Amino acid sequence: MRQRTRAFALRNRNTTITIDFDIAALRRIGLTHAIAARLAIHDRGTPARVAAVHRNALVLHDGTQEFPARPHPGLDTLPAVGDWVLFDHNDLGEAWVHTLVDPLNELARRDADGARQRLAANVDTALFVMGLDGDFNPRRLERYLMVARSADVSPVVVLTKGDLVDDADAKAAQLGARLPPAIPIVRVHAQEAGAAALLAPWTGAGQTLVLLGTSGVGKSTLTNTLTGAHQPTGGVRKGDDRGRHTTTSRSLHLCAGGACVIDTPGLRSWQPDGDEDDVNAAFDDIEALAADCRFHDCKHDEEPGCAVRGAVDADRLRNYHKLLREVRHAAATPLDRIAERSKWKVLNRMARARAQAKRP
Ligand SMILES: Nc1nc2c(ncn2[C@@H]2O[C@H](COP(=O)(O)OP(=O)(O)OP(=O)(O)O)[C@@H](O)[C@H]2O)c(=O)[nH]1
Ligand SMILES: [Zn+2]
Repeated sequence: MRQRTRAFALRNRNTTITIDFDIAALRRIGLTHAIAARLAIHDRGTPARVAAVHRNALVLHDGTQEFPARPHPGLDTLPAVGDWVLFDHNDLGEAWVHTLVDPLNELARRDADGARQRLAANVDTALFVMGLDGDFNPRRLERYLMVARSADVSPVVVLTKGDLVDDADAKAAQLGARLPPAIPIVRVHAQEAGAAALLAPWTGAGQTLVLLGTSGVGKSTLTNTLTGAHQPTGGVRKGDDRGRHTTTSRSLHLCAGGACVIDTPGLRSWQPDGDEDDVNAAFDDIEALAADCRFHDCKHDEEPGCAVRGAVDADRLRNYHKLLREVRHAAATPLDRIAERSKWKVLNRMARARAQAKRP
């Protein structure tokens, strides 16, 4: 067994409990005071951070190394990359995760059945990676920004592949004019070391970033650039680890700058996990302007005296309405929808029966 420093002791209901904490090591993988406080309410197990999630197995990082572990069947929520967990070894020496530490935040989406799927947890910054080539799609980006807003994660827009197209400047300018100025937009060449310098404000020690975007936009390339794949940085995944599961799982890597970066596989469908308030928050530029519309219930459509139409990018406004419709639809759970459908079936049947009874 490796030597560990028994560095953390806490007083909990008059008993001093000691969890095996190697603070310096855990700091390397993003331990903060807030997380330490949440770890400390538990009195059993060894803390680690989830570095990757495979179908039925986890890869944990204890600040020094990565190792496989299994989620205990008793866990009601499956850990996601970035989660902090507590594990114990069984008699066979296998690591079993028995406790999921309450996350500070989490990014999630809804799958086709409306079930919530956690993508990453305990994230400071989401890098939304979009190509300036055929991938360029401001509406999709606004959808991502809404997810970030609802999860309380600060967003950074990262535009790649500008070197491959002629209209990169025009597209970047268009996006800058469309999005609220508070959202940082960074243009990078994902393979070049300069990308790491441009993203340095968000990659300092103790920070956790997640890379999100469609397949092929350069997330893995950017991860390699940020982690300085060739530099020997402590717990960086070994060369032979990569490529086995990277396209089907989310995994945590250590940046040269000290941050943890979570690479995710390209997301094909992205049903945001949010409600009307989240949409309104993500489009707060529209909300702010709407205060000056003549009618308080202005739909910013054809109403006279509208302060939004003309001031906000027309497609952004359309996307805002589209996302509002979507979250209202999603708010009806599958059961609600079934109930709704059967209600209509009954009403239709009654209407048919009435029509038949009226026939001579
Ligand atoms: N010219 C150019 N090529 C890039 C840039 N970013 C990424 N690429 C290339 O695009 C291809 C796909 O990049 P990846 O990093 O694998 O994309 P990904 O987003 O991780 O894709 P998934 O893992 O499928 O989600 C690679 O061949 C990269 O070299 C860029 O800024 N400029
Ligand atoms: Zn209006």
